[in-house]
Amino acid sequence: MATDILIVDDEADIRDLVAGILEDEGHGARTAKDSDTALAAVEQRRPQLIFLDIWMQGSRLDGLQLLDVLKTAHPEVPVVMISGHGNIETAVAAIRRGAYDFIEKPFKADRLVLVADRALEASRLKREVNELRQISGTATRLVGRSSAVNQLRQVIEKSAPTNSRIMVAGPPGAGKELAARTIHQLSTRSKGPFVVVNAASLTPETMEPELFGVEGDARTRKVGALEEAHGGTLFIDEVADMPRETQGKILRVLVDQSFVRVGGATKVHVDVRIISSTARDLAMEVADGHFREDLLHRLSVVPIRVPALSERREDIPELVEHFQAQISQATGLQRRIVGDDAMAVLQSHEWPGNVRQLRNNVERLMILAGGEPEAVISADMLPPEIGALVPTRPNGQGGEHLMGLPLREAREIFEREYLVAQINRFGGNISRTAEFVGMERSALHRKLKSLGVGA
Ligand SMILES: Nc1ncnc2c1ncn2[C@@H]1O[C@H](COP(=O)(O)OP(=O)(O)OP(=O)(O)O)[C@@H](O)[C@H]1O
Repeated sequence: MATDILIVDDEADIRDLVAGILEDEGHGARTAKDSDTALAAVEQRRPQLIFLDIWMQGSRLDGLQLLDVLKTAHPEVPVVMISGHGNIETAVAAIRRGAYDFIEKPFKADRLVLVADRALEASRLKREVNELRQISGTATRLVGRSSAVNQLRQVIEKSAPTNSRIMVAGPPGAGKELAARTIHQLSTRSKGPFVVVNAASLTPETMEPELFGVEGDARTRKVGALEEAHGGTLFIDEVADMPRETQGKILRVLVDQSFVRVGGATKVHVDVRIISSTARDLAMEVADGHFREDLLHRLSVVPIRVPALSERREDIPELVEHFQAQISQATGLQRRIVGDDAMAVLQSHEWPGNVRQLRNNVERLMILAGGEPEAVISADMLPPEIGALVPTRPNGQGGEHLMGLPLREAREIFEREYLVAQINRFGGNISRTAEFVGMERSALHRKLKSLGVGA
């Protein structure tokens, strides 16, 4: 994807010169001769960088006034001023008003290219920092060595470099967004933005302004997620929650890569790869008439499934380590040793909230372990609901994971989950657990040992 750079100058020679130099470097360049044409060009599509002449003859707004308008409406787009010989002071004033840098006429091609590259790099870094802030605490590394995660990794690696639209399915908190981010990072668009829209958190009224943006004056104008994602990836989380009317509009975007802002009339062309996610069965949503079948086909060119944490329990110790390192770095909390008993409970729990729930529990355990340098996390520090078989099941019934297993194996798993749940219920107190389940304390110990639960 070529970068989109706008050059605003009243002199045709300068416009062509700057555009030519930038195009030779592989950038895309558009030009405008005055403030109104420039604003129209920005309206049509937001560029990634603007070169702006300070003095423009026959322009409604001069360079500095236009800079103010641009910085109010699109503060994230870097602006480099083109200054005539002798108005360095104005150029410096422009920097104080938000310009990124300036070049002085007559300029050398090298200097122009250098400034453009620096401005683009600075804005990319700024965007990355913002993204990292937004997702602070989320990893961008897919942890796990289970065959389920290895398979996922393979599909991601194969599909990332293509431009295909991808549908990531999987239960809540299992890592769908992380999978989408990984795809973006491994794609040719990795230098472009990764923009997230969560359809579940938006109402039908807020959804379209969020996606398509709003046409208006400098105060009411809003850049939508599609435009924001130009040159990069748009991740639509919980796509099944998108109202049917918006589904039709998105379908049109997919067909001709353009859309119209809310309250606007002109078409905005964008180059965006769409990755969507769903925790629901979309085929069912289609059958129920909630989701358009044609849209599903177009969004799901490559379907990817992220497994539930309970399908890859062997990854839990590594995930716990990974989250401890991450949390410790972000908060300064000390890393802890997780005792075998606690790890056994963590590995046998169902985790309806999947990896996110595990991460939250690791954080909680690190806090609870307190300031003791030697503190080891033991099973009795786990919250009562961890390990409890029945109440944590989303449908309140449980036991589905035992279906299809031979009786002996199912009984063993069930006993382990049941006993761990009871131990947790009694805060790790073995005597009270033994009393409750009707066993001698020593018999319970032996039983737990035979089930591989350290107690
Ligand atoms: N394999 C993994 N390795 C490391 N971290 C992971 C992994 N899977 C998930 N996570 C972390 O777990 C948390 C939840 O993941 P994510 O937000 O990607 O899930 P999701 O399926 O998109 O959730 P939701 O259904 O709520 O949208 C994040 O902090 C993410 O970084």
